[in-house]
Amino acid sequence: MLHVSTRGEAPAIGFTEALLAGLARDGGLYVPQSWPQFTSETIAGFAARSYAGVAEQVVGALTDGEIEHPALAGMIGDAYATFRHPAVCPLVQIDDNLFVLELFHGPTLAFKDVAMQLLGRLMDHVLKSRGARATIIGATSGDTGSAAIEAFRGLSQVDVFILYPHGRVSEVQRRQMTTVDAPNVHALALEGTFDDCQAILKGLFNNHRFRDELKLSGVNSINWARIVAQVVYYFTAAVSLGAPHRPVSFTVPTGNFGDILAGYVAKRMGLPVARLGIATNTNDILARALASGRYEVTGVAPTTSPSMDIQVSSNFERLLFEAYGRDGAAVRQLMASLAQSGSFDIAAAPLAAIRREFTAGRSTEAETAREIDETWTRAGYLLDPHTAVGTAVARRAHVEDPATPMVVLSTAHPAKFPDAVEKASGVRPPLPAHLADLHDRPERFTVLPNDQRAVETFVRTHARAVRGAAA
Ligand SMILES: Cc1ncc(COP(=O)(O)O)c(C=O)c1O
Ligand SMILES: N[C@@H](CCOP(=O)(O)O)C(=O)O
Repeated sequence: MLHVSTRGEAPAIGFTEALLAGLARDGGLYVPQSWPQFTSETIAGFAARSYAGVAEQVVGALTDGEIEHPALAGMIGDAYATFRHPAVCPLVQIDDNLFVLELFHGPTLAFKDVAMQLLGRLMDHVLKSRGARATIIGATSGDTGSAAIEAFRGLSQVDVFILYPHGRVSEVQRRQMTTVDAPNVHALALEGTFDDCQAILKGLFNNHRFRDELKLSGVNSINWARIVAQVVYYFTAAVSLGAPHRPVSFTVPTGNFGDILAGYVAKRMGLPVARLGIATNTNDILARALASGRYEVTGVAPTTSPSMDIQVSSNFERLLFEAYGRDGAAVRQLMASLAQSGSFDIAAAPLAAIRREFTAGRSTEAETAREIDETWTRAGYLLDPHTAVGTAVARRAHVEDPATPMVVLSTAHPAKFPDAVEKASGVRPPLPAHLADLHDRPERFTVLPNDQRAVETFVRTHARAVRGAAA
């Protein structure tokens, strides 16, 4: 199966090439040329399978045999053996027909591990089979970075450079990135916002000379393989609530739009999804865009759900590509307008198409804190602030269709954000045992100005791929 760029100008490539490329050379994002389909019988059969078993089928369909089966099954098995829960991504009921899908049982306590544990193994496998090296660059608002560092640390084929916004991630998130003592890992604190980190990341990929010289690869959700791995848990959750015999709704705490896009992909593959709800914090560009049709970047406000403090939501481009009937020229125009003026207008027909598939809502800081407190008081369940944004928005939507099970993706463990959780609920969640000494570990990071050149210089100086050495 070939993968095409959302901007229509890069050559179509297979899964393995898309995995290594990250961003397409025309600046766009890869998507498969067509969506693989599962019948109702196949989906019903998932009920009898383990998480890894379902992953083998879903990832197998989306990679179309490019990674040979025994190797893929082995990598999937190893990836999910790192999770602390036997179900990998368990469902917990917190109210009538309202569930949270706990995606935080991996090594770094956020949903990013679900994809990153597999992505690290896939990349290592492909690079080793080619005798190649790569320089991985990631931009993070806190969770992608720690998950990537955990997945790639110590690997001989890669160097990892993670850009995070200086002073805008939680202390636990920062320490998860800065206390890893591996020579191939570099935590870079950028003097800017997450959007600045992501803009520099894209700038590095769009500098083709630098990209080729350093053999750049990406681990953000601009990398199609990330989305592929995230599709799996929509199937496992829906099937355990009765799909395909009844539809299930999802609400997703959203920033870069990768996690919810995976739900849309599951739906396109045949999963009966009633509603896909986008939940944002006060950085609500997506909720505003769905309401008005105008996608307009404003300043980013720091919140208690910092991983969602995002305005330029990279995977929304993939949805626009679908909504515009896969017209790469139209997407190029929208993205040019975004780059020039910080905004674009979605035309009437694509906007209607988006509204048919998605709803959107926002949760203010006060609403999020109240949601944490009330869910703790009523259900004895401690939400992290990102998940609380999701459940606050989901409760409003659920009232309109209470008979359909509503699943909120729980994207992080509350212990990643202990200050916000304690302030809201009076309860300070402890870190799990494997991270209990996190606050005693020495930190190592480099502060860099918000300047692409400065990042290029740092990466060129520290990447082993450029020197051809494995030292
Ligand atoms: C804890 C948490 N929740 C939600 C999100 C938003 O997910 P996405 O960027 O895929 O929309 C993120 C960041 O990606 C996150 O780290
Ligand atoms: N919230 C994310 C932002 C990057 O998202 P990604 O899914 O595109 O990697 C983070 O925690 O870094």
